[in-house]
Amino acid sequence: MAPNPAADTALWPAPHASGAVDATVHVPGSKSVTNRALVLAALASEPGWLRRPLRSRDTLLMAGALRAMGVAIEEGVGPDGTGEAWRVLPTGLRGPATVDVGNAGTVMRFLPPVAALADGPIRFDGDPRSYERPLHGVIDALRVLGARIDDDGRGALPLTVHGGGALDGGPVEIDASSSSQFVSALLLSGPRFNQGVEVRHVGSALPSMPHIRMTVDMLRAVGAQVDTPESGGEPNVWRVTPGALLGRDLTIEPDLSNAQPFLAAALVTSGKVLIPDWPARTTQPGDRLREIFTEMGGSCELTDYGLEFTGSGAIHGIDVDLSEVGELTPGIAAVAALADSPSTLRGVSHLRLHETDRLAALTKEINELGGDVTETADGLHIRPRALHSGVFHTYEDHRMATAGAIIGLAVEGVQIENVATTAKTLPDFPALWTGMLEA
Ligand SMILES: O=C(O)C1=C[C@@H](OP(=O)(O)O)[C@@H](O)[C@H](O)C1
Ligand SMILES: C=C(OP(=O)(O)O)C(=O)O
Repeated sequence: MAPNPAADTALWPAPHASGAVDATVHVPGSKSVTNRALVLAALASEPGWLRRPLRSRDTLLMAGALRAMGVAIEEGVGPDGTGEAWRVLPTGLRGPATVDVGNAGTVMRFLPPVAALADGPIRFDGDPRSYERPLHGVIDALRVLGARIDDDGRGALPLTVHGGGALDGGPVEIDASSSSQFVSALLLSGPRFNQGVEVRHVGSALPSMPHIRMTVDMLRAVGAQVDTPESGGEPNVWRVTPGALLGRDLTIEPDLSNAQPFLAAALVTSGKVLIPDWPARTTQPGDRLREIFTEMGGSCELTDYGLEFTGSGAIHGIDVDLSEVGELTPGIAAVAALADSPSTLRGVSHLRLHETDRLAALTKEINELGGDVTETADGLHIRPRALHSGVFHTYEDHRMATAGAIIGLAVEGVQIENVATTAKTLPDFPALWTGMLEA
């Protein structure tokens, strides 16, 4: 298995801001869009292009897994001769192959349905944490849809999908309350199943709805027919018609969730940060930051050039349901710990099964710097207190590292353990962060 570059115990002195930041930060491509685009291009019936793809641990694992199944992903410039790009040449999906999922939710959930279409066994393995992250929704559904899967009975990794070259597909019920990625995974490969797929979510609340909308939008953009609750269908039911997928030329949007720490820097230093190429319309959950960070004290302006976000000097607490945008929680918690009033972050109990138990990790690390955070059944209650120096542990979670860096801007002497773990989705983070402060 590929080594995990994230396993590192080095301490990184988080830069402390001596004044207001004033910077333009070019944020690399979206992890969620890049990994969906790779899967859809691999399943298409003709070659496609991804321009400005994110190159990070999660996306390189996705590309490596697809290559192992026979898909050619070539380095190149885009069709117009500008910008870095990947050219994806789909082929018949082959087994046997081995897939390293690392700790990438998108890889461990989106690829077993793809593997069911391969013509041989595909073995899935990953980091120790990947064994603990929920996968039952995908495994159980694929069995109902006709796949043969060997696992150890826990409904989790490691496992082998015995690809049979095709899959019946059809209707299936799943409980996706622990991860929206179960729904996205089945929809993404659905056009290639003989009968398509009809996914019915039957559990309690479904998190991360914008990510399901992203899946639906991207499927439609490559020619798939998708019926959704929003398009007049039944609540909690998504239907994908079988059919060929087109190869497209897609430019990947900047990762708005990875823009979060830079916007937070403007908020906590009363500064100004410009993020070029912020899309005018997007399904990325990070777009909600315009509203959330405005309520917390900033202001923003979206122009043709990008998003300009300005801090006002005040940082307010917030009472907010983050169930749709759970991956923003660590960064919001970091800002909330520096605010002038308490915050309640709700609707995110599923974060206990993310890269790490994020609710426990945020509580422990902020409190060890002198904070006052308590876990609730579905989130965090944060009462700001004067924080002091110390080590901020990151538990191989990229968003813990960036949350610690936000606190470090305002609190002298914070050291981030294993800042290299940001390589999961943003390998350039330390350089972008120091570059922002030197601008
Ligand atoms: O589909 C996606 O790209 C994602 C969906 C969400 O997962 P959950 O629904 O498991 O939270 C999100 O947290 C994750 O970072 C990316
Ligand atoms: C939850 C996250 O990632 P994953 O795709 O591994 O689920 C995340 O990036 O915050």
